[in-house]
Amino acid sequence: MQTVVRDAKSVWQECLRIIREYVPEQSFKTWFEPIVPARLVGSTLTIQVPSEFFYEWLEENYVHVLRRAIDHAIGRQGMLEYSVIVDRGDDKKPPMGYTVPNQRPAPQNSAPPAKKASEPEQLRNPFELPDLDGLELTSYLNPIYTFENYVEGDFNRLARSAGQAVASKPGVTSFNPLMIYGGVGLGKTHLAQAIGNQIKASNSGKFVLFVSTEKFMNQFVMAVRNNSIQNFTNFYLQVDVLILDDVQFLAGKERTQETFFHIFNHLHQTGKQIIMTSDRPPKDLQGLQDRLLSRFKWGLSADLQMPDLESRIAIIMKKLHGDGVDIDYEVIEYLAHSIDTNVRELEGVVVSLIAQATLLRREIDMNLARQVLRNIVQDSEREVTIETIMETISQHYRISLQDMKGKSRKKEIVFPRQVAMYFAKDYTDLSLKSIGYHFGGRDHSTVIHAIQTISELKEHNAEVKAQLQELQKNFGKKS
Ligand SMILES: Nc1ncnc2c1ncn2[C@@H]1O[C@H](COP(=O)(O)OP(=O)(O)OP(=O)(O)O)[C@@H](O)[C@H]1O
Repeated sequence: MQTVVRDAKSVWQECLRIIREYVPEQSFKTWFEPIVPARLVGSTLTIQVPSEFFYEWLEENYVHVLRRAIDHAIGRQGMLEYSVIVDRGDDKKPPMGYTVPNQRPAPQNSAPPAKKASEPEQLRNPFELPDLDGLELTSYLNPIYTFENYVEGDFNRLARSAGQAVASKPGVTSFNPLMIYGGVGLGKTHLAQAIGNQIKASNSGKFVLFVSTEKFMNQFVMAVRNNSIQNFTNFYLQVDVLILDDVQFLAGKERTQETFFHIFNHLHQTGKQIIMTSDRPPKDLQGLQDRLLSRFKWGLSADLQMPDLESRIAIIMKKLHGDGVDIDYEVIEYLAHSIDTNVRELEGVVVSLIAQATLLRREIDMNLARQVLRNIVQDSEREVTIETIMETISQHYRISLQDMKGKSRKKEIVFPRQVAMYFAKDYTDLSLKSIGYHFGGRDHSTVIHAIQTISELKEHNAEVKAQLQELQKNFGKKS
């Protein structure tokens, strides 16, 4: 097919022309511009890529595009070879890979990025990102979260045991990545931190990094702004154990996901441990790219449930014990029966109870416990409670509270009900389940649907947006 004698450069130019049609601008810049055409021998084009990782990335993500480009520029007999510039300075030719589409690259056995594990301080903020809040990147771990003070029960047994396995053999078990998921305040962060702390305690040389997804995203945005994405990525590639908290926030953030995917692959392939937390299981993580989700499933996903009564009792006792306080079992049982939202609230009540007893110089007994629980309800009423929201919204739309909680599916009832659910989610800490409960025992998926419906209307319907803004004035600033 090729009658004209051509050189590597012109063939590669032709390839790039095709590739450009299929690949977003940014990816093109990142992954194709650095490639140097090395030689063309017969129908085989050799391209030089900056690293083995780079080669793997191309193989994994752009194999079809490359095949198409080669078909076009050389013909179906065309072959592509890579020449990898490795740190040692010599060339390495991995086997032709693009003829095996979707093949997962073999674990990398060439030198991973240079890192001296025994000198974690050298790893601090190697990229000059202004968003580090003066914190050392190595110390996002909070030593108060340990396995010792993490109560085990049926509600968290799998996650806790998997966490312990990972903590004793990071990167070695098949729980990589380990995904811990569950509702608000159920102990995801505590468990993820406990794993990190234990690894740190037994492997002081390991670079364990706990970072919230929000922080990760902010750092990424800064890196984009400062033109230092490579530094940002390089920094994360040095981590031995990466703990990313609340990955659901990656939803819809395409570029951050792309970079995280890159980091994830590299860490995973080099036997580094990845731990993530999320407020929902991977299958429900909408807005995350399929290729990320499929990788999340490589390891283990373990959920945390609402603790059962016995576990709530154990958590209260642990908390009291930690604070050196001893109270009647009757009171503990009463508290465990009264609070069934999440562990954070349970702890909050215990803390208030101890504080009250100290302030009033009183014994902790049933009376004080009742009083504290009442006060907590009153306190929160001064803020925004689900009741105030439901009342305000029903008055505004002139429907009764019974209708708000009732079964009617009439539009004039459903809409205010959905608005109230939307504000309840926004202004209270209640779980979706509890919100559903207050609206006549509805399912949490109904609440999600309501929130989504109203959020979408807010985006696209100016009238609804104005109504929501008006209503919001009743609730003031969010706490
Ligand atoms: N099993 C447990 N034993 C003892 N304390 C726990 C347990 N689970 C959670 N806690 C405590 O409850 C509080 C809330 O836990 P944590 O912050 O880990 O929840 P979370 O699931 O990460 O919440 P969010 O979804 O809001 O991020 C923390 O103070 C934590 O120490």
